[in-house]
Amino acid sequence: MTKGTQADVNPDLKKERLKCNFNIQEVTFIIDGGKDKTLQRKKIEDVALNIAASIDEVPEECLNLKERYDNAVRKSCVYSNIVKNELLEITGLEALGSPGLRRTADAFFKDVSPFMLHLGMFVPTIIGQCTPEQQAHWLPKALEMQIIGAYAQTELGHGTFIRGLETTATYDPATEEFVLHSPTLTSTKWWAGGLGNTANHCIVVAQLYTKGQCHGTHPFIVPIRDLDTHEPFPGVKVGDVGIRMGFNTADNGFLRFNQYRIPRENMMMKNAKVMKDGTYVKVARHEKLTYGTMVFVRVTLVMEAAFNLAKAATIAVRYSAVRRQSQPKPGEPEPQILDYPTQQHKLFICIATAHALQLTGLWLWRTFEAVLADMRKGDTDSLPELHALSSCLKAVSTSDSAALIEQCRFACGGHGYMLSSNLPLLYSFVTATRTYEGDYTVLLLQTARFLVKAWEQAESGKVLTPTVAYLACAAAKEKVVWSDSVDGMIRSFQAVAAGKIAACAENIKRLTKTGTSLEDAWQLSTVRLVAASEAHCRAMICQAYWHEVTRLTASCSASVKIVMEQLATLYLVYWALETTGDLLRYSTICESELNKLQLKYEELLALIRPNAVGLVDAFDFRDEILHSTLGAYDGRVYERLMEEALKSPLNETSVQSSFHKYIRPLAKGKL
Ligand SMILES: CCCCCCCC/C=C\CCCC(=O)SCCNC(=O)CCNC(=O)[C@H](O)C(C)(C)COP(=O)(O)OP(=O)(O)OC[C@H]1O[C@@H](n2cnc3c(N)ncnc32)[C@H](O)[C@@H]1OP(=O)(O)O
Ligand SMILES: Cc1cc2nc3c(=O)[nH]c(=O)nc-3n(C[C@H](O)[C@H](O)[C@H](O)COP(=O)(O)OP(=O)(O)OC[C@H]3O[C@@H](n4cnc5c(N)ncnc54)[C@H](O)[C@@H]3O)c2cc1C
Repeated sequence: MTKGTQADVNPDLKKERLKCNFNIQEVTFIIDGGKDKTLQRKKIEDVALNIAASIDEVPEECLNLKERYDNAVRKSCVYSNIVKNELLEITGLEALGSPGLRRTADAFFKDVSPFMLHLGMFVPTIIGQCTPEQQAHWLPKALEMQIIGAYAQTELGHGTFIRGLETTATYDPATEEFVLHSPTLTSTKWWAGGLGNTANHCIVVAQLYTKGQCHGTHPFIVPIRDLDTHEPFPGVKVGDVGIRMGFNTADNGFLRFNQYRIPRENMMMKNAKVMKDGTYVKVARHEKLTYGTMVFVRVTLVMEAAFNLAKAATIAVRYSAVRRQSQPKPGEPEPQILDYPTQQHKLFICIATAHALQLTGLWLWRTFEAVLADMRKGDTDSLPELHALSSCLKAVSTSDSAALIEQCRFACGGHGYMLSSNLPLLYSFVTATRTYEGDYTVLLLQTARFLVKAWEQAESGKVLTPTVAYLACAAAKEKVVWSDSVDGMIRSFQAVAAGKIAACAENIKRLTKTGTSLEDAWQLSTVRLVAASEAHCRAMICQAYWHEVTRLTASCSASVKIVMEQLATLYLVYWALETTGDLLRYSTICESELNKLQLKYEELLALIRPNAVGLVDAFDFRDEILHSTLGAYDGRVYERLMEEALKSPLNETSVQSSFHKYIRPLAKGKL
């Protein structure tokens, strides 16, 4: 944060900070994943943010599309040099995935860097899909930025259904090359970030043909532009996909091939190989290991959802402490809008959800690393559970984050609609995460496949994997008695999930018994399967969040433990109240207990209220990262709104030329 002098800080915010009754830094350490992580992040910020402070001469939003792109490339090059020459020295290669890097990138780009997919997917795919020899060839070039890459999987005709991709890579043993081809309009690669004008290399996912046989989709590294002239190579047609809701500096591109040849060695051969004579050799022990980059990105997106929501919550809570509106008690001053329980209802769930997703995201990351370690030893048994976990957590976290960021904008009234609040840009960026890297519904249905199988195992008394172990109680017909203790609520959420999964399995069984095919029975059950998957995911987040809070606050000060537990309890009670219909159906909760729960919720809002500003301060966002007139640390909201308004190109002259060209002639009847 940029603290300035105390005298500059809005007096209401100053009072809020005095009210805070816990040690903010302790909470920051928990959110970052430990004190060492916080210190490293701050070190990275100190290096990068000095430069970022003066990187934009004109506000990004005042530039036209082409200028914005050029400016984003300029800044990406400056930023890459900082990463390469200074930041990687602080942490080594692991800095690529560090929160410090993610945060400092936001100081440079209000929208998105056209290099984001280079580090976000191109480099991870080289690491995940190449043999050690291929990595030795490609990785140094990519890290040194001698080559810039994109990840082109999605096509105009298919994004979700990867097996339906149409781009072909046909092996020619005579020249030991693959021939890439786009046989139809719908086979055009579409959407890849950085592809339109920036990248000179691209990972292309294509149907592999050798010896006349198709072996399904495989990834290839494809040079698409000359490294010196940047002209596309003959046989390659590449360009920008057009203006988007957000991501307009991300350079999302299209790509077509006309019988374009690449060397055999450019097939990424960790999981499957094509030998010189064209023989296809499967190396991987699991069919879906070529989908590995997607699993990796889905895992990282859970913390990405938390990070963006934390930014929005910081903006909206600080603004709500500064903003005063209405007069509920005659003769008394207008209250801070943060004092309205309805405002607290809108905002405290945002803080709690940011915590829930961050702590669940850290737990998921550790699970991912454990599965990777197993796979290095050749054991892929835990992959289906990781796929099910990462799919539903990606879906629910991105969806919750987008919805709650929009709620933060609503909470800021008219000023939230200003671009300078940064809430509109944040929303347009985050709402895309619900779609990319696997659409919400599609991913929940992937988890549902796992859940229905797990239910069948539970029914037949088999041992279940940890995240679905709770199904055993439901299969044994154990009744869950409602209790508003934390454990009681978690058990009830699990009972809801189990009840919904069981109902899906029963429905599928009923339909197939009466002659419906399994595929049709599945389709006819998908509305409830999505709901079952959501319920499972919510129960899992509640359990992981509470477990992590208990674990991480065990050695904290009492006041930190209290406030962290209040937030986690608020999250559980909020979701119990949001899903009362389900609880009435699948637990023993009754009307009087629901009333008690509502009171508990309102009490929690009041308990959290004095610490609200302290809690968002604990996210520790510096102003250079928040980019918000409403959310700056000093709360000088009105001054900043005015300063930004004066920067508008429409305020450069007191009279616009359009007045003389159109309005005056119209008024004089001369148009
Ligand atoms: C640091 C900064 C953070 C930001 C990071 C960068 C941000 C970048 C910004 C933008 C990036 C955007 C990039 C993209 O969008 S790239 C394109 C992503 N595309 C997708 O995600 C497509 C989604 N579709 C799929 O994943 C699949 O097609 C599918 C829906 C899973 C279906 O696949 P398929 O038809 O092959 O499989 P089936 O449904 O028949 O299932 C068969 C069995 O396979 C199992 N399965 C499927 N996927 C996986 C997997 N990944 N891992 C393990 N197992 C998998 C599935 O469960 C089935 O198993 P079963 O036992 O039930 O038979
Ligand atoms: C900003 C952005 C950046 C992107 N970057 C990249 C990138 O760098 N590289 C890349 O390769 N791709 C990228 N993508 C593409 C992205 O991965 C796909 O858009 C995404 O996977 C969804 O696929 P789709 O567009 O084909 O949607 P569709 O699958 O056509 O979805 C349309 C609707 O159909 C529904 N639907 C589809 N299949 C099913 C089913 N089986 N059952 C039930 N409902 C179904 C969906 O739920 C959705 O409601 C990007 C997309 C965006 C928006």
